[in-house]
Formats: sequence, structure tokens, C-alpha cells
Amino acid sequence: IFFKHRKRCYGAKRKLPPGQLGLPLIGETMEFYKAQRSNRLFEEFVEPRVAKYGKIFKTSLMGSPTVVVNGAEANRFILSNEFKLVVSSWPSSSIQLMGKNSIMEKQGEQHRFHRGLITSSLSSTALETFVPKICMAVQLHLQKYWRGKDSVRLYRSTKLLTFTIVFECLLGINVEPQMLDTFERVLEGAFAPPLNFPGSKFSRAKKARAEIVKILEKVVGEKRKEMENCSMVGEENGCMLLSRLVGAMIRGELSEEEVIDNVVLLVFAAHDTTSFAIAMTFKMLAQHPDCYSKILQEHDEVKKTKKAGEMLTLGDVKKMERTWQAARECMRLFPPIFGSFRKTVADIEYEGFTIPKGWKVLWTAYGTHYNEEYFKDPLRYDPSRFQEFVPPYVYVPFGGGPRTCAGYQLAKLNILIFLHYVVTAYHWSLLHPNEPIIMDPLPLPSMGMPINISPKLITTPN
Ligand code: HEM
Repeated sequence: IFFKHRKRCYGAKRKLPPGQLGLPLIGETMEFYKAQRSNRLFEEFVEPRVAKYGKIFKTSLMGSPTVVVNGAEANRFILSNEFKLVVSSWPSSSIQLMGKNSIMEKQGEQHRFHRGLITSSLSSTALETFVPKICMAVQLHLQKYWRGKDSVRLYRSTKLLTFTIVFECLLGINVEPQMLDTFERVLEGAFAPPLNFPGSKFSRAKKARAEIVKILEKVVGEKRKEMENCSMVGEENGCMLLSRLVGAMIRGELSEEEVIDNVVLLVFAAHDTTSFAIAMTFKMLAQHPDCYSKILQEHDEVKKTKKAGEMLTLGDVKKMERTWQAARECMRLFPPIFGSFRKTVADIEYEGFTIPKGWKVLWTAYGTHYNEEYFKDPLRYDPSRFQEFVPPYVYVPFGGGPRTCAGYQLAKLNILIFLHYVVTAYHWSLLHPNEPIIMDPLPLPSMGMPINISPKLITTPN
């Protein structure tokens, strides 16, 4: 194995990027995991290697020789060449648990088709209709889980809320009790070694996935019957995403497995990421009172224009520019997804180096977000930097190229609307201002971010 590995890595006459491949199979996986688990991937893994080898370096992770690239040009080169030079490459456990039939595993034409279905439910007309639905979901959530309480766990609370929003507002599926817990059990195994023995994280996650599939088979079956009985097939415009997916299934354009796997993938893609972004925005606002008071002013102005009980509109949300800058700055400093892996489908020549066919490539948001070249004083929280134009592929919490986040606009609405209702209705403060952020497997506040809350005296509730 050792000689085969050496031959694969050094055999041909080509200039590989500098760096260490480490031991066969293990490579530098331990160092990578250790840094990732303590949420110090940049400081402990990427940065020291960039200092030693430069912006492009090789390593070996989880049994695959890997090239880590940093910088806007590298992001553009890798992300925009999806399907031509690289394809997205997720760990085997993630694929088995999220489902091998979702958009995540589709290439070329098939990817375009799946993406078209998903984004048609997120068009600008669809967004108009989402706003009141999200407002309603947020208000119900606050009434049910915040009213009468002195403290809440903000991150836990937003997880449940974003989970409900993606199911009920985007897909049009009612959330049943326990569903969030079952989804959480699946996520726990998504980056664990794919070892399927009793008691392993992966086997627990597989069981949880089987439960979810069972629930979704029933939901899809019922939707199919309803659509066939009402001759709704082909008439899905204006409908929620589940109807579009099931419509495509009835026409034979998608299989039932593809419908279910896309639902599972969307729920995962949407809720942990958005809730982490919301939680970190609150944390930063607590630490930057000047910034918070400007944001409060923005929301009070929006609120003043509304009658009691009147919902926000897309136009109102568009006025929340400062709040969006504050949230973007949080996602620069604390990207909910630090980056992702690609796999080369051909030998690639880049910056005088060869990245051989079959190697992995890892792009990270840190590679630009924490770089002085793109963001002055990069570790300082300064939302005003987003008043200036940011060139493409510099700010990449939502990725880039053909696989740019399909739910970016929904995430934006979710973050801004939730902030609006909380800051206009509650005084709040962090209970543990120095609460550590851990990775499990995505970043999260270790205690669920408890906050003290007290209702504001409301004269004109909206
Ligand atoms: C703050 C919240 C979010 C962040 C930071 C985020 C981040 C990302 C990133 C970085 C990618 C690209 C991954 C890659 O290149 O391999 C991505 C893809 C994706 N995201 Fe999001 N996301 C968020 C919210 C959402 C929401 C709310 C949805 C669903 C409605 C969603 C659906 C998707 C989908 C379907 C893809 C795959 C796109 C494709 O393969 O073409 N995301 N997201």
C-alpha cells in the first residue's frame, strides 16, 4: 500500500504543490480533525501550512491526497469549474445519510434539473409569499416558546424555528413532534466514520434516517394521491416545493427516492446553518452595543410604518440593510460551513502546480475571510465593511459557482425577520458571553446560547 501510495503521489513527472502527505492512509487526518473539533481549523491547520508552503499546499485527509487552496482566485478557479475540472465530494457517511439521490450527488444536466426545481420555489415572486409565512412562524414560535420566560436557549430555539420554516414554509409539510430529534440523530453521524456496528454513531444515524424515510414516504404518497385526485399535475406553479417535486415524480422526471433525498438534504442544508448564523449575529450584537443601537433604530423605523398585527412585506425586509450587513459580517468571521471538498476529474494545472486526477481539493471560506489582502484588520467585527463592494469569490459563506447555496434568499429572510421580531419585542442579554463554540459536526454554541429575556413595553404590537 505504501509503495502504491508513493507512486500515485510522486510517480509521474509533475510539480505537485508543496506540503506533507504524511503517513499512508492516515496522512494528516488527526491534525485536521483535532483542529476542526476545537473550531480552530484555520488557526491550527490552514494558517501554519500557508505560512510554511504558501496559499496552495498538499496534505492527505481521510485516505485521500488533498490540495488545500486559499484566496479569491483559487476559489473562482475551483468553484466555477464544477463539473468541468472538479465535482463535489462528500464523505461516504454524509452521502449514505443525506441520501445518494439528492442534488448534492447530481452532476451536469441532472444537477441543473434538480436545482431548477428547487430554485423555482425560491424565485422573487415566491419570496414575496414567504415573508408573511415566515412572520407568522416566528410570531407563533415566540408566543409558544418565549412568552412568560426569563431565559431561553437562543440557538436551540432558532434551530426549532428554522426547522419548522423549511418544512412548513418552503416544502409545505407539517412538522410532527420528535422530527427535529430524529434529524439531529442523523446529522450526528454525517461526518462520523461509516462503521455500521451496534452502538456506533453511524449506525444510530442510519436507524434515524430509516425513520425519516418512513415518515417521508407516507407524506409523499399522500401528496401524490391529493395531486392526482385534484388533477394538479403540471399545475404546480405557485405551489410549495413538495408539490413541485411530487409533480415531477408523477411525470416520471424524478424517482420517489430523489424526492425524499432532496427533502432530507434541504432540511439539513437549511436549519443548522441558518440557526448558527442567527445565534452568532446576536452574540456579536451583544458585544458591539453601538452596532446594536443602529440596528434597533432600523427595526423601530420599520415597525413604526406598520399597523398593529400587520405583517412585514418583502419591501420592509429590504429596508433592513444594516442588519444584513451585521449578519454578513458574522458569517465572514464565523462561516456556518467552513468550506467543502471537491474531487478532480482530470489533471489540473494551477499556478504552476499539477493537481492530479482523483485528488481532493478543499476550498475554505477562511482562506479569504481572514486575509488582510481582502478584509482590512480581518479579525475585527465591522459590519460597515459591507457598505463597500466586495468582489466575487472573496466573501464565500454561501459558496460560489454552479453549486452556490440554493437557499441563500430564504436564509436571509429567516435571519432578518427573526431579528426584527425579537429586537422590537424583547430586551435580551447573553447569559454566558464567553460561551465556547464547538463543532458537532457543524459549529454550535456549546451551551445552546442561553439569553435572558424580558418583554419590551409594547404600545403598537406588530
Ligand atoms: C446561513 C445559512 C446558509 C449557509 C451559510 C449555507 C451555505 C451553503 C454553502 C457554502 C453551500 C455550497 C457547498 C459547496 O460548495 O459544496 C450551500 C449549498 C446548498 N445550500 Fe445552503 N446555506 C445556508 C442556508 C440554506 C438554506 C436555508 C437552504 C434551503 C432552503 C440551503 C440549501 C442549499 C442547497 C440545496 C445547496 C446545494 C446546492 C447545489 O448543490 O447546487 N442552504 N449552502
